[in-house]
Amino acid sequence: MPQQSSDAVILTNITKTYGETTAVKDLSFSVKHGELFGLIGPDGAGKSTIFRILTTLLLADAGVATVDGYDVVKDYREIRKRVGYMPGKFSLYQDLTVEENLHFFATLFGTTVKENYSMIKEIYEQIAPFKTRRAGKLSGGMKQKLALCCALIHRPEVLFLDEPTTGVDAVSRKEFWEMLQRLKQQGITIVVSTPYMDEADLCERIALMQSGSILSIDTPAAIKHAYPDELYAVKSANMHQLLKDIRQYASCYAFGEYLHVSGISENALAGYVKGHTDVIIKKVAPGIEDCFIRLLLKHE
Ligand SMILES: Nc1ncnc2c1ncn2[C@@H]1O[C@H](COP(=O)(O)OP(=O)(O)OP(=O)(O)O)[C@@H](O)[C@H]1O
Repeated sequence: MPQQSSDAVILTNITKTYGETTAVKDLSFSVKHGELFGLIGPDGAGKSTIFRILTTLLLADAGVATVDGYDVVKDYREIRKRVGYMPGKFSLYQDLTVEENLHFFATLFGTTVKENYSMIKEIYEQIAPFKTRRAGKLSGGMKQKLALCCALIHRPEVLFLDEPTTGVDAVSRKEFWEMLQRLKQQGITIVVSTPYMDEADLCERIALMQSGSILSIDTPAAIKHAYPDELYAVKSANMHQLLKDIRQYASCYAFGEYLHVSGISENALAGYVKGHTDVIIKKVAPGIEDCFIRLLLKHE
C-alpha cells in the first residue's frame, strides 16, 4: 500500500557501494509533487546510481526510498507502472524505426500510442517526419526526443531523466529544456540529472552532488545568494602567469576567457596583478558553477 506522503520522491539514508567504491553515501532528500528537480554533478557523482535505485533496477545496501508513496523494494511493480525513465546512454532499439520503438514501449506498458498520443504529441511531431527511419540513424537531438516520447508514452507520474542532454547540440539542449517546462505544467514530477552547470538554473530546486554526497540542496537562486564572498573576473595578457600569481593568495580558477577570484578584496587583487599588462578586473555575480567549485574546495 502507498504511504501517505506529500512528496513524490523520498530518499532516507540511502547507501550503495560497488566493491570498494561507495557510489551513494547515506543520502537523504525529497522531491515535491510536480517539481522540476535537478541532480547536478560531474561524472561519478552517483547520479545514475540514484536513478537506478528509484526506478527499482538496483537495490540499495541501506536506507529507504519511496516514489509516489510506494517503496522501491516492496512495491516495485507499482513503481514501474508509474515512472518514466530515460537512462543516460541511448537505450532505444537501434534497429527499430522511430514509430516501431514508440509502439514497442507502449505495448510494454499495456497501452497504445493512440491512447496516450496527446501526452507526446508536441514532441513527437518534431520527429514524425523521420518515423520510418531507424533509431540508430537519428541525430543526437532526435534520439533524445524519441527516448523522451518512449519514457512518456504510458503517462508516468514521475519522470526520471539521466543526463538527457549529454552529447546533444546547444540548440537541441535548449529545446529539450523548453519541453521539460511544458511537461511540468502538466503536473508531472521531473527528476533530471546533468553535468552542465548552466542547466541547473532551469530547475526549481537542485542538489549539487559530488562523490555520492549532496554538497548543497536548494533553489538555484538561494544557492547563489548564499555565496559568501565577493567574486571577481580578471584577465590579462598572460593568463597562465596570472593564474599562478593570484593562486598564491586566493581561490582562483579559469572561467571562460577570465579567471574567477574570490577570498580577497578588490584592492588586494589589484596589487597582486600589478606586474601584468592589459589587466581587466570586474566584480561579477556568482553562478551555480562558482558555488559548486567553492563547495568542492571546502570539502577537499
Ligand atoms: N556497476 C558498477 N560497478 C562498479 N562501480 C560502479 C558501477 N556503477 C557505478 N560505479 C561507480 O560508482 C560511482 C558512481 O557512479 P554513477 O554512475 O552513479 O555516477 P554518475 O554521477 O551517474 O556518473 P556517470 O555520468 O559517469 O554515470 C562511480 O565511481 C562509478 O565508477
